[in-house]
Amino acid sequence: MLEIHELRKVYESPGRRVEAIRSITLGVGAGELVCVVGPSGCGKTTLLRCVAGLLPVSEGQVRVSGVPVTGPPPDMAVVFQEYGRSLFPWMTVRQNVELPLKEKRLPPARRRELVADSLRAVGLSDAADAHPWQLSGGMQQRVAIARAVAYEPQVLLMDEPFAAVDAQTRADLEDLILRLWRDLGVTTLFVTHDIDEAVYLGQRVVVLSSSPTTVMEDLKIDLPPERDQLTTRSLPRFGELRGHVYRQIQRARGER
Ligand SMILES: Nc1ncnc2c1ncn2[C@@H]1O[C@H](COP(=O)(O)OP(=O)(O)OP(=O)(O)O)[C@@H](O)[C@H]1O
Repeated sequence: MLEIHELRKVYESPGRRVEAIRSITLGVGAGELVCVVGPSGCGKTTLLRCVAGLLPVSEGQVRVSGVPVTGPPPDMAVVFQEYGRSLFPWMTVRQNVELPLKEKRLPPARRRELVADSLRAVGLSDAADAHPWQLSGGMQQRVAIARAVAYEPQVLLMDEPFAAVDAQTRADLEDLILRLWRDLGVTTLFVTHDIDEAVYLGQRVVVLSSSPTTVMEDLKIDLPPERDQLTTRSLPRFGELRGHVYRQIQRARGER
């Protein structure tokens, strides 16, 4: 579904040249949930922005369903960390979720149905007429997730979406993502700096090296498919996997 082939990204500006990504080759199968982790500043956001068609690549290619990405693909949705900046404050929750559906030119009845379904899925039916600034951070991020889900994307990209919320909300949002992912079968690439989160959510965890980045390891997460915050996180295998990823990231930092 998603193919990243020898992607290289160099930021060039007068007097400054930063090679953020040296070479990344990575595939995500239809319906897979893959997490990407790496040391701070290694190029995770750069990778996601290139995949989303928001940044031009310097070399290599990204394809969605075989079609090269040259700008934001129509069947992709992105959830960013800064929910405060990704929602329009002058619009209600309902209007925020509906906006991309209008751009997709869906008929009003279908738009209403998708908005209602997605707000129900994230537990925000009662907040449809509120404005984002009237909601807590966790609720705002759920609006951003509802907007992405309502769009019915083939590919969902998430860039540290829970970094700015408290631990309890974060656990709830992680479970929400797992539930939506299972229900909808959407292909998901999830960038996080949180090793536990990556192991808890992912079917695979891709560990990136320090910048200029390459793939250090593509690790299959052989935990039972049904995940639960208490049971899964207390499995000995969970501890082994998180320890392994932690050591890989330490190694990556050491090689800087
Ligand atoms: N617009 C830009 N112009 C020049 N260099 C940039 C730009 N954006 C990012 N970089 C550089 O590219 C490298 C990767 O940055 P990026 O933000 O992708 O990393 P990250 O892994 O997402 O970071 P963090 O873990 O802190 O979120 C860094 O060296 C950064 O300074």
